[in-house]
Amino acid sequence: NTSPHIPYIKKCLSLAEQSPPRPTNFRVGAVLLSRKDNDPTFKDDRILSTGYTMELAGNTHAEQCCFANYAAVHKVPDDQVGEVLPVEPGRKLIMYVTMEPCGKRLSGNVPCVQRITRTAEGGRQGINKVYFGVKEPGTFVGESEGCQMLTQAGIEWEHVGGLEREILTVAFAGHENAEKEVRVALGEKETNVDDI
Ligand SMILES: Nc1nc(=O)c(N)c(NC[C@H](O)[C@H](O)[C@H](O)COP(=O)(O)O)[nH]1
Ligand SMILES: [Zn+2]
Repeated sequence: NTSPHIPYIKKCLSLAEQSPPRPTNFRVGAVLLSRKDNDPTFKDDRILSTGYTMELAGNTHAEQCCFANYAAVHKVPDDQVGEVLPVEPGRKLIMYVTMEPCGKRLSGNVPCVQRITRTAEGGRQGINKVYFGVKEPGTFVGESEGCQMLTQAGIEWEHVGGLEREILTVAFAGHENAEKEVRVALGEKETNVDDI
């Protein structure tokens, strides 16, 4: 009996596989949906948008594309996506991502945690919870802060285990020594430096 979140993480993984491999980021997939409260089988879920890394022009992240795609359909600029996300009593906005949303980006672009928290501005419900399949590996920003930043913003998050190897293999595909980076990321705690 697998967790009911697994099919959504798998959907995000198939999105991530469409991302062009690059050594300078991770290939990630994201799904935004509306979920009815107290609906344990998720049968009333409504998919609102999807996105994957570099789906849209420029150095774009999966979560960023997911929001931008929704904003485009509703004819508002990306930074006003919060205005057009549905606010429905008895339903919550949920995001699934293969990887923990970024709290910092080497490029200096707006991190996805900030894009997520902004959806709750102006007294709107915004994103209620984020589910992800792996924590961000230390490759670019060291110890990831996405989760703490979500907590600080009052947004729940949960790691859905079970697909780490698949998610990391896709994420690292464009990197120089991808297999080694996956092994390190999987065993991050046990692997000591001189093994890398
Ligand atoms: N959650 C997440 N979704 C993505 O689509 C993606 N590419 C990353 N990647 C996180 C990583 O920390 C950044 O990719 C590097 O920090 C480089 O920063 P840029 O991507 O160039 O802004 N993380
Ligand atoms: Zn990001």
